Amino acid sequence: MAKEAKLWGGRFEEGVTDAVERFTESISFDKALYKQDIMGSRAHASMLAKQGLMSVSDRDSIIDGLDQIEKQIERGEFVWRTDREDVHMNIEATLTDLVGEPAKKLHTARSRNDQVSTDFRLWCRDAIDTTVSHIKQLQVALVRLAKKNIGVIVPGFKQLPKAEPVLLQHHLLAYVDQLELDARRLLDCRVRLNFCPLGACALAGTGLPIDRFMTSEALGFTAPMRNSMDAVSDRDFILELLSGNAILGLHLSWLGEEWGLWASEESGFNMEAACGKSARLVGDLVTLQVLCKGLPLTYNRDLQEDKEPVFDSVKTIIGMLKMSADYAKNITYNQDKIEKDLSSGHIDPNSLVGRDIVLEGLDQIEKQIESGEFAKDLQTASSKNGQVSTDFHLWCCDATDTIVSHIKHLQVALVRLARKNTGMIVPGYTHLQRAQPVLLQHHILAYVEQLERDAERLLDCRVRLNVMRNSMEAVVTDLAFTLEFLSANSITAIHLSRLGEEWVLWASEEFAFITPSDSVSTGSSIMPQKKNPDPMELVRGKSARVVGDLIKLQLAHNRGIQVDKEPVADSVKTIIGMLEVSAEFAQNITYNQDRIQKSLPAGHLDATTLADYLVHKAIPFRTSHDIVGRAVALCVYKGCQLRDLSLDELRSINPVFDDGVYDYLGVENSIKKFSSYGSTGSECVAAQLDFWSSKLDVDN
Ligand SMILES: N/C(=N\CCC[C@H](N)C(=O)O)N[C@@H](CC(=O)O)C(=O)O
Repeated sequence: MAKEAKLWGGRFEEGVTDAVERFTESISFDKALYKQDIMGSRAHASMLAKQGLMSVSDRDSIIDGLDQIEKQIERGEFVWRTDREDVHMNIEATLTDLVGEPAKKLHTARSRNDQVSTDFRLWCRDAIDTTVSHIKQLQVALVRLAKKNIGVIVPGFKQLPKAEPVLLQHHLLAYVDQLELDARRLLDCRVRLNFCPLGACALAGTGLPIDRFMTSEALGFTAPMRNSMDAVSDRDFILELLSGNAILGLHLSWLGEEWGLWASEESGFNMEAACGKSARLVGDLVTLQVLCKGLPLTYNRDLQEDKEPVFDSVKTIIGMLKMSADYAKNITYNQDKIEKDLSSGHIDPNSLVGRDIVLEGLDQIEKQIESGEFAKDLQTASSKNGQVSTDFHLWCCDATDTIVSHIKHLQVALVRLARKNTGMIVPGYTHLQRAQPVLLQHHILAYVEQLERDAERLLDCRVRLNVMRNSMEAVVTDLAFTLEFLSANSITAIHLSRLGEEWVLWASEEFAFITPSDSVSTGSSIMPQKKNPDPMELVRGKSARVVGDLIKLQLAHNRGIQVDKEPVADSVKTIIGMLEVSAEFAQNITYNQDRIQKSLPAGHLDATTLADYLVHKAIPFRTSHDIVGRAVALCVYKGCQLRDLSLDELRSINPVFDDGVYDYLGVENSIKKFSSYGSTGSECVAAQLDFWSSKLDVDN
């Protein structure tokens, strides 16, 4: 097949080499997102038409074309092309082949950066719903298994030696409770991920009059994301989903381990495979943690690597849940063998009060699981019984509160830093290349958003810490809690490592965008001139340690619970130190306005605004992109900026240009245009700043 021009045409003279094409493609795996991509495009086209950015007939052609593409894909007739790189460009380019000109308008006020994040959130939301429904099926299977085994007493094991007699029903219900908390963990992640990035565009938002609330609602999101830079950077939802799956996988591996040990000879199931697969889930989580650590804001191509670990994790966990439910439905407890066994090991079955009493209410529990009431009951049980007051639980509750208060302290320091720098424009980067101008305040507030999710995550985790209904579960829940707690710390640490990366970079002579004061800098023992941003390098470095603490605990899960204390204490101490020093840094850096100002002309930051100008002139976005690409190529040739091109030069590229174009050129003009919700224009940012100042009570 002949190579076609890439969608970014304009300023490029040659195509990529075959090796680069093979290495950078993602179509081989991200085609799994086709449904979500098409849903997003339908919603986007409908919104563009409602806002007058395309005609109703263009919208209808687009939606018709998308319907045809969806059918072709589902019939296996769609031709996926590696030279079209990914699912987004494959679908858009095929749509153009199918319906022509109208398709060129679909990418108006959208980039692949907000598109991929929207698609993947939709995919993960479905994945969570499917996983939770499989969790319920397993819970129901376990309750039914419990109902089949009235009065059976089994030895309760603590590590391996037998400890006390327990009703088998009690034993099985411990797993049902664990699974309930696993489901809640995933559902909390669902709440946090259900915000819509679409319309955040590449990073700065847009000046085109889009309605982000309309697309958000059409796609079933709670609201559009508040800060466009955060919208295209954020992958917390993936880290959280993978960590939820890893904890759930751990529980299933315990169940598998137990059934493997207790297995009857005639069983044809392979629960060992379920145990082994839990290691994959930990591996998938670690991949994402390594991927995200130290990434600068906003979109970086590294993020393309987030898909396969998530696909693997979700497929694995669903397989494990199904296998466990099948097992539960087909298992028989051999009462004779168990009774004989009870007579050894110095445990007295008669000491079990109520040996003949059936655990009441199993029918009710089954119904509650199916209706979702079970979780509420779990909540009530916790408040009725009071908090579980083991020392470690109380210590962890305190630690959570302390970390949350340090998060707030850093948020306040960042909001104050933003307030000190009203009106300052900085380059916004994607792929660490200059992309669009943004207000520094907007940029800083992206970190405040991340930290807010961090605090919420910790508080959700704290709620689970207080839930304990079943005594057998109580002794193992510590571990699930600590894993969740350390996962939450790891996500915060990854955020801080991103902030650290940025400040270290910006403090370098090459950037010189910030000057840290002496009070937060260190020197060199040999080079007298040096002033190093060590504290933030260490923040970046220590994030690895917080992730390491989590891994230690994940690996230690079979060795008894005692091993959790040291990694937890280390994680808490490290994260508090990181938060503290980041807040100090925020209070002791100066943004170098002159240096930043001088750097702004480089990189054609106003190019997207110019493309939007052409959209206002009714030129389809894809054509506008190409025209601006050619204007940029001319600037590169002449060594000038877009605003230095004369009207004649611009008209030589396309006659549509008029004098009004100069209102769109230059970073100051460009910034003023970014006025849609969540964008970097001054009114949008002022609204964000007011929101945070009042939420964090910054004036007091
Ligand atoms: N290359 C890029 N985004 C690719 C996102 C899709 C990618 N296949 C992925 O899965 O992450 N970003 C461009 C914007 C764009 O291509 O829309 C940029 O920021 O310069």
